[in-house]
Amino acid sequence: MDDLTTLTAEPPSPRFALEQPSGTAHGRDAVDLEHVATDHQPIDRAKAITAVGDLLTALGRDVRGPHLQDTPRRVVDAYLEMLTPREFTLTTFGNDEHYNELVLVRDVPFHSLCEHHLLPFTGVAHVAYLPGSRLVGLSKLARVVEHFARDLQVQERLTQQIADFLAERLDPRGVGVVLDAEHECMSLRGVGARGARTVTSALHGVLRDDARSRSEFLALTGLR
Ligand SMILES: Nc1nc2c(ncn2[C@@H]2O[C@H](COP(=O)(O)OP(=O)(O)OP(=O)(O)O)[C@@H](O)[C@H]2O)c(=O)[nH]1
Ligand SMILES: [Zn+2]
Repeated sequence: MDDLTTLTAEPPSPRFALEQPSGTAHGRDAVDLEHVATDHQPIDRAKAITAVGDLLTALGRDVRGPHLQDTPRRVVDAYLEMLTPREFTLTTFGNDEHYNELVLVRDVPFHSLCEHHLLPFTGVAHVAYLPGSRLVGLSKLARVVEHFARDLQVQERLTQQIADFLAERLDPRGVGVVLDAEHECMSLRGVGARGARTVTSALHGVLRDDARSRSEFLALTGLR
């Protein structure tokens, strides 16, 4: 493993652009940095603004009023903000002390947009891993959640993407992810089930295969 690496990705880049060695001498295999970028298709903001104006007109609204006239731009910029993942650096450290118990970051707030109605679903994520040779910076677990949440999503896929990413990038002995969320499409409209929570989980490695580890993880998330 490279001793110390730097950020290299420039758009358009693959979603997870691997770093290149910087040549910076660091002396030991202590810190590993990986630039995590996005690979979305090109965005036509002007076309999107026109389309939102057309939508409002088709819905019978007069878009010339003082409040509505700039609404198409606001809507597009709001969606772009909610749908554009923030790039970040995945920082890992050598697990020199051989810590081998669960690391769990609980109650990470997140919001995403449901792919069916473009309405928000919001809740908390519980993200855990059993370290192998690397430890990850704790904030990076929350950044991974946010990264995948800033997309049109279904909760099941979002849960799996977070777990798969961590399993692949950290080479841990296990990964566990639980999302607990309320879908506005189920509460603001439709069935009107205000307060109903949807809980999803994705497990890898020991947390999936070993009953005791799985129970410990689920108990710490409040699920068992
Ligand atoms: N599995 C899954 N379903 C979701 C998610 N977000 C929204 N849905 C559901 O997607 C379904 C879409 O069903 P449709 O019958 O096409 O939509 P609809 O007519 O608006 O349905 P109602 O919400 O029941 O009024 C609904 O049951 C939503 O509750 C999600 O993250 N995962
Ligand atoms: Zn929905």
